[in-house]
Amino acid sequence: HKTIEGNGYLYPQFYDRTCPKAQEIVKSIIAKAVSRDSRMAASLLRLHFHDCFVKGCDASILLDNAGSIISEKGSNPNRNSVRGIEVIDEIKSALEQACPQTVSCADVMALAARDSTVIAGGPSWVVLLGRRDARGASLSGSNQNIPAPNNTFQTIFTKFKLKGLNIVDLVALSGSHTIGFSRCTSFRQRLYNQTGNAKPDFTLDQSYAAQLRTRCPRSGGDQNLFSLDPVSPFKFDNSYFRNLLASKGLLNSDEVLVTKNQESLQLVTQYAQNNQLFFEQFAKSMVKMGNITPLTGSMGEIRKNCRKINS
Ligand code: HEM
Ligand SMILES: [Ca+2]
Repeated sequence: HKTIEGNGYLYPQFYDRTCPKAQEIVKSIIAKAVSRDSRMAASLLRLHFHDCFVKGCDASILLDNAGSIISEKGSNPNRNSVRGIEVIDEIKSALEQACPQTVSCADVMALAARDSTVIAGGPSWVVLLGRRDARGASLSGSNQNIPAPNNTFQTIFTKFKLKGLNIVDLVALSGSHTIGFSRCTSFRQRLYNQTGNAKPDFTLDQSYAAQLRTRCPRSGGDQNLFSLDPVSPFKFDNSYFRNLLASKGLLNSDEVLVTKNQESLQLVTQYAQNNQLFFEQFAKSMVKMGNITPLTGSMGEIRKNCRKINS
């Protein structure tokens, strides 16, 4: 058996000989974590996205401030928002017990994203493995590369294209918003001052908007939580796309998928009608996102503790 080293490719059997229990360990801890806190599936899925869009899927998001490292945890998309890092820590310490310094933190997040999707009722896929962990973080990359909820369609699409993802990936992966929550502060602008002239976003269903205003006032309540998919907030299904067609997308970045681009509207319509089509594309796009510039071979390292680089 020959190992492939440093050629940039990931493959599913990477830990088959060195840590055969790795996938089981990850799965069982995710199951426990989600039974304690059902939102955790969403939070772990998002963590992988916020890692991969910054320097690739290299666990840069997990590093704490230390020495010359400025943590990505303080970026606009992550601050007061990113969750699930303690679960990654718990998985990592179990893996260090079973097979010391073998399984990367970046691979743990890729497996966690898949297992979380499955546990929430979504599709499964084979996770490609062999990513290694970065020895640095990028706060500026985290601020610049991760799309913001008030970005235009064009800006969001450009940020995906810069990561090698296309419009099909953008729409399918946005379907992640079928689970999980958003803070009031991430969409308040739509309720009161969408265009800067003190007018709400009139493309948002007006009774839904009125309902949102009750717990997301003009000022205060910034951290109040709202389900991204009020129909089935913990179930991974295609109701997110049906909400969009009913003008009930929570974030502006959700709504632009149906109001700003014909191709993306067409994809939303297809996924709203065909859950299986959505599931199949979501799985493909997750594999593609998981392949964003991984460190392989002798690049980077296998961290002992996901929060800090090995000394
Ligand atoms: C297309 C551009 C995207 C934008 C602008 C965006 C923006 C956001 C925002 C603002 C929130 C709420 C954060 C908060 O208020 O604390 C959120 C939550 C979430 N996002 Fe996205 N997102 C995008 C794409 C994605 C993708 C590609 C994924 C996964 C592959 C994803 C997964 C999630 C999940 C699961 C949540 C809920 C997290 C939780 O409840 O802890 N999003 N997103
Ligand atoms: Ca990263």
